Amino acid sequence: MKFAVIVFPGSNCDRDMYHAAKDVLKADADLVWYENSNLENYDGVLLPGGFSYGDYLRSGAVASTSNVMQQIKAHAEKGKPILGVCNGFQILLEAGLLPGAMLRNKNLAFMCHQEPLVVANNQTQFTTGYEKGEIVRFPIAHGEGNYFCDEQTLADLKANDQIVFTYENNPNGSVADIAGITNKQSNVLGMMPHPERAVEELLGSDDGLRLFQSVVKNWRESYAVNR
Ligand SMILES: NC(=O)CC[C@H](N)C(=O)O
Repeated sequence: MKFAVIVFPGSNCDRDMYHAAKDVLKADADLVWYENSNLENYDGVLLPGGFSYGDYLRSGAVASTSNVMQQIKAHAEKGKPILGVCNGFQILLEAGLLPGAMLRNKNLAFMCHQEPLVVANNQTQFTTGYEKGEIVRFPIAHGEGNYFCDEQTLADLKANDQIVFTYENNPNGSVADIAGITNKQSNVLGMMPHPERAVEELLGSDDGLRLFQSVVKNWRESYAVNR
């Protein structure tokens, strides 16, 4: 399985994502500069965190209009796994691949620390390696992680089991404690906490590794079955 880690001007978690995929998970992975990207030969797309275009207008807004997003949308429609972390999640929201929007954290401060999360749905290709209701520890590092959506959208997210991670102690004011959601087809996951920064005990937690392992395991199984 081969991953593309998309790099925008201002991405700053791209190396962490690449390290998690390549060195720890031992999958094939490339850092792919957004401008000269051809994603045809990639099975999965990883949108890393950072401050793409300096968070100009709104975080993720400028990157979401870039040409590479058309290819990412096509991948999403084909059912390929797309993971957006932090700024990657913000870009997916701005691109309309996921519903809702991000507001500034309720305390208006940038927060950077480890948070306990609840695995709310372990039936996605990203989370089969976890138990439902399991508490996992991932770092957060954001100023705009206060997830917001209207009541109808929230009802839809709940009805379709699209809420994948929730915060145990909601640090940023997110609606329904939401830390991560998928699209309806559950092949696009956006989350504010950083699984790629929790892949080795040395980093304070290795709870994030199972997320990447789940993607590879499920991809291999479906690839083997579909061949
Ligand atoms: N680590 C990140 O991706 C930061 C996300 C974003 N630009 C924010 O501060 O809200």
